Amino acid sequence: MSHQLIVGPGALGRLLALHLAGRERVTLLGRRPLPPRQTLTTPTGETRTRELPCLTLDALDEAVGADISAVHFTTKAYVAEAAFAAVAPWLPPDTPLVLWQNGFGIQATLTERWTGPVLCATTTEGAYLQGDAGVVHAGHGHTLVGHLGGGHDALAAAMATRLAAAGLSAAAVSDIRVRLWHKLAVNAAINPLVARFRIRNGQLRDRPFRPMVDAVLDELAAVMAAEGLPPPAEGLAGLVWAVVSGTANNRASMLQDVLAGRPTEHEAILGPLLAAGHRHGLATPRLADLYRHFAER
Ligand SMILES: NC(=O)C1=CN([C@@H]2O[C@H](COP(=O)(O)OP(=O)(O)OC[C@H]3O[C@@H](n4cnc5c(N)ncnc54)[C@H](OP(=O)(O)O)[C@@H]3O)[C@@H](O)[C@H]2O)C=CC1
Ligand SMILES: CC(C)(CO)C(=O)C(=O)O
Repeated sequence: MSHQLIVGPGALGRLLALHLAGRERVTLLGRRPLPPRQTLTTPTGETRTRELPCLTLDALDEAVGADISAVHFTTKAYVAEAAFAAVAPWLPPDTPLVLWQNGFGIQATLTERWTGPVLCATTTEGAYLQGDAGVVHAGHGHTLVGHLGGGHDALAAAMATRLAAAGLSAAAVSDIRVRLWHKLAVNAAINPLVARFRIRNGQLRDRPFRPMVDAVLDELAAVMAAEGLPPPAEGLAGLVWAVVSGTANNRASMLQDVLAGRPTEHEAILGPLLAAGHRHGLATPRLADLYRHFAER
């Protein structure tokens, strides 16, 4: 039976674990102990409780590592590299990794650094924590998975099949880099503004916020074009406004982080855009201003 290790037992990690656990061995790995009885509340309000092994990083050794079929990293982007550094020494060098972070940074770093295959996943599933023993699946989404270099098709297809069999809609793609950038652009257009002004996503449609989104969209479109990234089928603005409407009542993840006094993922989301703008000699004053706001928090 395959054994999936999920590093980062937060909202997304527990959502994944509680779906996969019915079909295969799953272990959660975090930096502090969690109760083994974990409850998933589904989008329709039903609850499912399972016993899941929840290890802490100090329990890792070669014996644990040798038994693992794939490692999913579901930490926030800003700790993914540290989590990888703690886990990697105990893994056989060909162990597949799956990176679930938003943004674009850790994906390229670990694809280059890890000796085995690294898949990247981008998901529109929505989940939030309910204490240390529960997770709420707020809304169904879709997950895309693939290798940054476009290879490892069979591995990506098998991972998508495994997720879909566990009840999480998923597909393998050969252009995950483009897909990650599309999600990054959506996150960059919504998250920093709603977190800065402490508003729900839907309020971006109204004044004074709408022109701010339009100005950010202009910078995003210019950076993506300069990077040679094709726009999404509905156009970047079309996608962003559709997500704003579809999530109108949401408090976006960056706003939730701000309200809870946690660090934000601004580096992973805005950092690559600023770097790309700089590489191509493009002015990105709105993105730079938003970055500064969160960097100085
Ligand atoms: N939640 C969602 O619906 C979605 C999330 N994402 C992305 O997924 C990623 C994870 O998000 P989310 O699950 O919401 O975040 P959470 O903060 O809920 O979970 C992160 C988890 O990582 C743990 N952690 C922190 N440092 C380490 C470490 N060094 N080693 C192991 N575990 C560690 C945290 O533990 P502790 O409790 O001790 O801090 C926590 O359990 C983010 O990049 C996010 O943008 C993408 C789409 C949807
Ligand atoms: C798309 C968006 C902004 C929806 O809230 C999101 O992914 C987030 O909250 O991080």
